[in-house]
Amino acid sequence: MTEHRKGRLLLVDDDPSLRRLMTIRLEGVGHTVASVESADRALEVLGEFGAECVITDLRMDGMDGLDLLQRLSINHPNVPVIVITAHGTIPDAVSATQAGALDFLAKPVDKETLLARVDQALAQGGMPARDWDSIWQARIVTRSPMMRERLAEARMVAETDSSILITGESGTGKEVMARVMHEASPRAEHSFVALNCGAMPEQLLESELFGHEKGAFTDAKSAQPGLFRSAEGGTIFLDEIGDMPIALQVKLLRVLQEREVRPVGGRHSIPVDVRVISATHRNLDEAIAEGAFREDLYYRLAVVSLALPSLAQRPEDIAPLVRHFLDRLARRAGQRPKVYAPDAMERLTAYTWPGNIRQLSNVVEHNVALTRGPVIGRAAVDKALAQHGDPDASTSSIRPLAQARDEFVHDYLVQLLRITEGNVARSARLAQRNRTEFYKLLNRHAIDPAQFKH
Ligand SMILES: Nc1ncnc2c1ncn2[C@@H]1O[C@H](COP(=O)(O)OP(=O)(O)OP(=O)(O)O)[C@@H](O)[C@H]1O
Repeated sequence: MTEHRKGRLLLVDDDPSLRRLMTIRLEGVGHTVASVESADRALEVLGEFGAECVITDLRMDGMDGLDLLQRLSINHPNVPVIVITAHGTIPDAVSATQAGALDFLAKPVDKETLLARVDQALAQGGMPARDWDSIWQARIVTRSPMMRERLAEARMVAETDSSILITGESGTGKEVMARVMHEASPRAEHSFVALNCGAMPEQLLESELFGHEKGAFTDAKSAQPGLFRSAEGGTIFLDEIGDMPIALQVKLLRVLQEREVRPVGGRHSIPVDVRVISATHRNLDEAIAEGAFREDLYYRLAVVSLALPSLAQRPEDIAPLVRHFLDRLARRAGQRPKVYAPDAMERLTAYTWPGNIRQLSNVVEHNVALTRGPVIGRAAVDKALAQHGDPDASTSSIRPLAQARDEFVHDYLVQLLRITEGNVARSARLAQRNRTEFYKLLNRHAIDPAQFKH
């Protein structure tokens, strides 16, 4: 028998005897099954249960299987859905497939077919939820639904070799996400090598990336393999890719196309097997329009793009992150964790965190270092914020143009979606943008239109 993956399956059917029978069959081969009687109930339990595949009847009282499919394709696009119906007609199959069903089964469902289709669906859905959860939870603290969505997307592609571009403001956790994806990939046994492409001059960057031969330039006393070759079999993380000099972008594009590098001063190219994850806080669309970033390289790097929300977009993460940093600092110092006074905590949670999680971590560290007692007060927070870049604390409320524009666009999109109750087509029309462009905008601002639906 071929090895099959055991998954967490959500079964939706209004016929209790069928649910019982299918549960027995699926549990019999090791899957964990939650079974519910309606589409509404399915939507309630799906996230909490951590379903990796949904198997649903098409005809049910209340919300039917098609409506459920539509809701799932918006809110949980990565969970594969298998549709079952007693009325296995062609039109049903067509509409179910159009609504995003991965597969379609007619009743009575044959046991072997059911198990085979579930195996296929799970194989498509990326790595098992439990392994994935333990990998990301070791590095990322979050309770934000937006972050959960990003993590679900990351899980789908972590195991592949696709190039990923992670976007998001500085300090939102782009590098952490890249590491998580590496650890969840078959490349985890090999190196994860990170380089900040904005931090060095062009020639140095080239030799860092691609290596150099002995004597290639004045300081080249010995040959160096470069980071691409050091990451052989693993992952290279190119941070601030938007700042890479244009001449080097051409060379990087060639490396990605040919899958080989030529060291500076070298005569031969050397094959490399490396997965590339890159990141930027810059708006690459603008950089492309300005001629500062090559469009062909962009498409190579952003086979999949992942937009991380800013901390201001997920204020529910502030308190758990604060506790996480307090615990971590206490562990390091071998002391009991300090706590924030209620008004100090209020100040932290109400603040907008332009420097995101890195700034939050700095502020907590500052507070812990300078507070003698077990409780950190409000005044200490104000002081730390003033020192760690608080635009409110320094009388000026002027933000950089790019930030102000971003905030405006974000608020504008939210307002549009409120008016149209999450209808993307209508919103795009009102904004006089085409749908693809509008979806891109929503993605960049990490806005989920489903949140505006009633
Ligand atoms: N969700 C999170 N939970 C716990 N720690 C986090 C989380 N996100 C980020 N951090 C921590 O915050 C700091 C900044 O994260 P990271 O370096 O990944 O951000 P970045 O987006 O890559 O920043 P930059 O764009 O400036 O390079 C790191 O110390 C990281 O460990």
